[in-house]
Amino acid sequence: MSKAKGTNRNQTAFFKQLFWLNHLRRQKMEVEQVPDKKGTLAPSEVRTTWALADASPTSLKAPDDITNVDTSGPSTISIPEQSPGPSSSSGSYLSVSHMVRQQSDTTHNNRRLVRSKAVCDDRPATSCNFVPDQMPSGPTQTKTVIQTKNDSYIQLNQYRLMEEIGQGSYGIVKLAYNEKDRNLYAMKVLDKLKLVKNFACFRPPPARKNKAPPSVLKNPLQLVQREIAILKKLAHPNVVKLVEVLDDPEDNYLYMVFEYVERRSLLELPTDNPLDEDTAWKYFRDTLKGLEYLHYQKIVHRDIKPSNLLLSDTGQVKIADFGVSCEFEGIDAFLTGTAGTPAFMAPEALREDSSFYSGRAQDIWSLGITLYALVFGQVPFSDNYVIALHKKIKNDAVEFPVSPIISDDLKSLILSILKKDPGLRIMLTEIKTHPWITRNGTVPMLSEQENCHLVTVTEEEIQNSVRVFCRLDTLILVKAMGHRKRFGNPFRQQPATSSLRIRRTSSSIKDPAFYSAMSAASSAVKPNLIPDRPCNDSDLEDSIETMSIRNPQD
Ligand SMILES: Nc1ncnc2c1ncn2[C@@H]1O[C@H](COP(=O)(O)OP(=O)(O)OP(=O)(O)O)[C@@H](O)[C@H]1O
Repeated sequence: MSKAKGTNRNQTAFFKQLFWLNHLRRQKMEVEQVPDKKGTLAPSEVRTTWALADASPTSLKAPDDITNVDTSGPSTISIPEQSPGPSSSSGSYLSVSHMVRQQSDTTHNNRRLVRSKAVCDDRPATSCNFVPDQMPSGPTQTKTVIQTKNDSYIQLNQYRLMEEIGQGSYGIVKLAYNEKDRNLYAMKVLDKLKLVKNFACFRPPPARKNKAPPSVLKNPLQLVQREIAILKKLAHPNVVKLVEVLDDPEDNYLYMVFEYVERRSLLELPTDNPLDEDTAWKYFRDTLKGLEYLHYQKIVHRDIKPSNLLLSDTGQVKIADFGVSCEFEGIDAFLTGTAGTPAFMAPEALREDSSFYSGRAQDIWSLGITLYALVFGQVPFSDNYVIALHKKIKNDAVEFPVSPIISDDLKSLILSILKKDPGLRIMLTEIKTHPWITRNGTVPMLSEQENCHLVTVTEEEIQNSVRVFCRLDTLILVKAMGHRKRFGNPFRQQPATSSLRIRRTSSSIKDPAFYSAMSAASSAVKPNLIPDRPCNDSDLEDSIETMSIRNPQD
């Protein structure tokens, strides 16, 4: 019996190997070698001088909470000085916190003090919606940035800059208040000159015989442009949304405006307070959905880790930071070189022979390290020296700390993800059906179809649909049908014992019962509407606005 099981396992492994190999052969080999931007990380001492005290999560929710207004808010945009820092080349010394690329160690304290005059000045008497729920379908590209200063804040076009909320390798992230829609956004401020200057620190590796051809290194500015191009395509509840890019050729800075994800990073590593298994389960499922969507959109993230998973106020995880991501053609990205965070890199990415490895399998490995880190508060492989770390990742077995105690199902999932051989590693579709993920089949995940085929409606499509359906009742009916993915009349009253005859008599959309059911079902129909009259433009706009197509996961 166990022999049969073993043979079975070997066969599966063989077919997986074959699967990856086949792809390697079939694909047009697209070499993607990205300089390890982590190599430019400033040492932690430099970074901590930039650390800003943080606010408690509750203080981030609403402007009404802002009681202490400090008018000494930021008056200049300050970008941290970044030294080239330790490179990830052989033997360089890295602190453990660099290995897992900590965010600056910001502790919750007095961010609310710096927060804002900017908001309060503009605060309407009643409400101020901080959750950008009406995102445009794609980010706006703005070529002119008008900067104005007043006593308490800097303003860039409609955005009032507030306190710093994070730091990345290439710039800082500031909270920004949009006076047009009165929402908060996270604005990544990048110094273009510094990006290009830092590029001088990168040296392309020398060409080696019989090895994968060295690719053209992209400079950091190009990497940012690629990040923008990738983000433009994405619209998923578990992926952070890029709303606008301010890139004035006259301005030394480039600004990327993202939806503001209130609770920010899921976890900072290492921590003595990891997540309990239930919470990790919820967040991990969200991350899986986001990653499935990315792979479906032919994007490998390459830097999945807890600090790149942001947590919204509603407890939804959003994948962020596409700085080293890349798009691929065909069914997988075939990568060489290292990019991403050392402790999260897959063993195959660390091979010395520069051979190609699968981008999807790399993301899955990082997902496994992330899952481990969520429940244990630390990564399974760590070392102060890059070479030693690489060795551990490649050779050491995964060990589980004595505490906290985790379930056997979770252990089995972690072990199947952290298989050194990418051919034996569990695949995303298999993770989705793993007993720990589905709680033994009782909580299945959405199918790829449901998760990835999200309905997106462009302005143009809305306009066109308005022209096609000139009657309000027809429009509403068709929209409702589309929403339910059924052709039947969703507003028809169906008694439990409905016969064909009853159905026929109530099938007319002019049936008064239809309208009463409809108005109960949807607030889109104004009470004083006369449904039978041809509708005018404003009726249609109202109905579309309030009946916006919802994401099935919301
Ligand atoms: N949309 C957002 N909403 C809220 N906070 C954010 C948002 N984007 C980034 N942050 C905060 O800013 C920090 C820095 O983000 P950023 O993406 O610039 O860099 P990073 O992921 O830390 O590093 P790197 O760019 O070096 O990979 C994040 O860790 C997070 O705390």
